[in-house]
Amino acid sequence: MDPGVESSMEAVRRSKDEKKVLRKQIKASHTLLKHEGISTTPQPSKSLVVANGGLGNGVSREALSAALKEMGELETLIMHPHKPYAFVTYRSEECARKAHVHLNGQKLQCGENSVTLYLSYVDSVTCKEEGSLPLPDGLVLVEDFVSPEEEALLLAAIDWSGTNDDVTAQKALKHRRVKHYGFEFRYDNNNVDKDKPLPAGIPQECLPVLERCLKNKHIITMPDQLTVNQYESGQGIPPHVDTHSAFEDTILSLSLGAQTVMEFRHPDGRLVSVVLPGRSLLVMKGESRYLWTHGITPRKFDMVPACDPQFPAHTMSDLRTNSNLTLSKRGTRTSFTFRKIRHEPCCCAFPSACDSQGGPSASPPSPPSLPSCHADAAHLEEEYVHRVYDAIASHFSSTRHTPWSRVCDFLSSLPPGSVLADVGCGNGKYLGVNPEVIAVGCDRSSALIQICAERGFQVFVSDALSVPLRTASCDACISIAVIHHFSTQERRLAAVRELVRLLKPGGRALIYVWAFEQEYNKQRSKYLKDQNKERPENHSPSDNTSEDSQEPHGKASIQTSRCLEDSPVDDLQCVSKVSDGKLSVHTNRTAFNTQDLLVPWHLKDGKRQGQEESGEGVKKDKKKEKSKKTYNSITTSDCNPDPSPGFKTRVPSGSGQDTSDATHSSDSKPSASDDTTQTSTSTQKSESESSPTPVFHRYYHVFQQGELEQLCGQVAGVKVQSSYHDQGNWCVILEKDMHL
Ligand SMILES: O=C(O)CCC(=O)C(=O)O
Ligand SMILES: [Fe+2]
Ligand SMILES: [Zn+2]
Repeated sequence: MDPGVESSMEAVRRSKDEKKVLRKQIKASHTLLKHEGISTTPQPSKSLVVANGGLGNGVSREALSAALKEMGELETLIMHPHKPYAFVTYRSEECARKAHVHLNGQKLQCGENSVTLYLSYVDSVTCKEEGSLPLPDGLVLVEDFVSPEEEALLLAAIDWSGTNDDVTAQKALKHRRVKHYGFEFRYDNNNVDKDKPLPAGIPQECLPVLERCLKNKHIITMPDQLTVNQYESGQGIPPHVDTHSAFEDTILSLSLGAQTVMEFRHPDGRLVSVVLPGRSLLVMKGESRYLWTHGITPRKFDMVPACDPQFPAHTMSDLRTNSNLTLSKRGTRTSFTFRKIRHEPCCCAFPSACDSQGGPSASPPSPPSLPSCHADAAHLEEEYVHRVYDAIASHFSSTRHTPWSRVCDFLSSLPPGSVLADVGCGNGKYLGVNPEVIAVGCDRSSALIQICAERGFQVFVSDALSVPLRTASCDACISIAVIHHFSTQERRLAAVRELVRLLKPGGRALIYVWAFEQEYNKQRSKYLKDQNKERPENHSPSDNTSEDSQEPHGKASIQTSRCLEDSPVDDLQCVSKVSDGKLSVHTNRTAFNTQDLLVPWHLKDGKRQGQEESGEGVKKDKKKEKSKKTYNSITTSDCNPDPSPGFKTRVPSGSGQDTSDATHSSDSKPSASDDTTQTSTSTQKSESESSPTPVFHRYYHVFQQGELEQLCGQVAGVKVQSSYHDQGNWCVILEKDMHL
């Protein structure tokens, strides 16, 4: 080809590429403005927002910082947790310009993850850093407590070969392996047999360390019990308080090997995440030992404060608000927990958490309150929706199989080739109903999304308030049993708005929410009818609501189509009987007496997500790797900043699923006790005395008649086409205006 022609073609191609980058950059700016309130400016400045370069995109601080530093010296780099963008400020505008020219539209490789960065100038950066939270009272972290040589010596002192199982009570638990010295800690009764010391006492290699602890006044008497826990990446220990009656006040935990993050929770909801570096000593005394739970979330990455000389390193922080974070890959961690056996009942100052003083069963953890601001709402949903769905995902999914018939009717009515988004798709039970449509699903729960991906569906992790799909890209959307998990009216409205945004003009959305009215037109819903499945309180709990319970069953279902005009929308009064501002825990299969409540989920034996993960080991992990790709490829799409973390570093969780829950059969056995041990005061997961089956609580706002229509009526550009009651759910079909 004539070189002249060739070079002009090249020029055309280049300018096409440039245009494409520009288009995407503008789009990214719009998305940032719309979803995050960040305004960009065409005027060059020292600061840039880097769309797609956030922790929420799976980008590590190290990778981004390295790419940015090639363009010049940085003043600050701010990465908020879970956000799909980062802010960088260069020392000079010159460097910022250079970064803008050279990095805009460029791919950044981060592990197996690749993202395309879009950079725009900003006048100011939002630094939401609210400072670190103080450590729980009585908690001390001593870094570099042992030398690398001592560390090696201590690790070598533990023989995991299994030949001395009896002397050290070695156990392979589902989430980790443990060995006990001195006395065995029994996970069945969360206590120790005080008159049955183990043949193996504390290994003598530990003595120099313990003597140093005495000398430094971390302890006043020599411990006589040691538990060695070994965690592989992805493993953890559930939140718990070490049983008061078993051990004296001070508990020492020496961390060896890889670093991890331990979460401390106060019964009032305060959460403090503490980074435990290898070779550090954690000393738990007083309130931190008796009242706060401690636990390690099973995951493969932690979000930790960045170790950058420009930013002082934090050993603890509220990771929700700290913007100076990076990802840290977990490795094998071995901890030595030294404790002193208690021989008298505990008489601590924390009776609510003290088994010697009638608690914790006597006074269960205080339930959360209804949120009064956006941050509280997000926090409540994180704890009482997202974390729960991730924890129960596997069990939950096993109870979700039959698609509801009226949802199927809606799906079947879509013309072939329609694009459908199922926002809050759970285990994907609606994604394959109409094979003629192009269905994509998303959910906040990465565990549920993983299940969908394994089933071959096109899915991605996303919050329902910010779905990374183009405006007007869908012919239809469904939101089945999702919006009732948002805890304020504003957030429920925002969820409807987001669905409508996705619709093409003329597109339709079907929304189902759980109804306050479980008895409608004189007929009780199946949820109530299955009351006899309920068993008395202290028997094996069987009160998960059944999928079938709310399943509309053909003829039996009561379907009363209502028009918006019929609804008593004018004077809806919120039925919120929240005594002392606390949310009440609903008794399953009874009528609702309040609109905002916590619904218990009794986890069936062996069905917790994490248990399966480590139980099946490598095989399962491989499966996961495979499925991860499926959704990463969507979540890391380079067309706009993706608000959903496509990587699985923490436990986010599902924006919810079905209004109905799973039948917990009365013959279910107690769950494996290894990891739900000890005195749990966690508000989230409680062990009952009679059954160690973990109970999780999900937040719901059940809708009153007319409320859903009223909510949708506030969204511009959409009409309620029909609305009806379907076996304990309020349902609407919306249609987006044609002229939009
Ligand atoms: O691994 C750790 O540091 C803590 C272990 C622990 O909490 C326990 O065994 O009770
Ligand atoms: Fe513990
Ligand atoms: Zn006590």
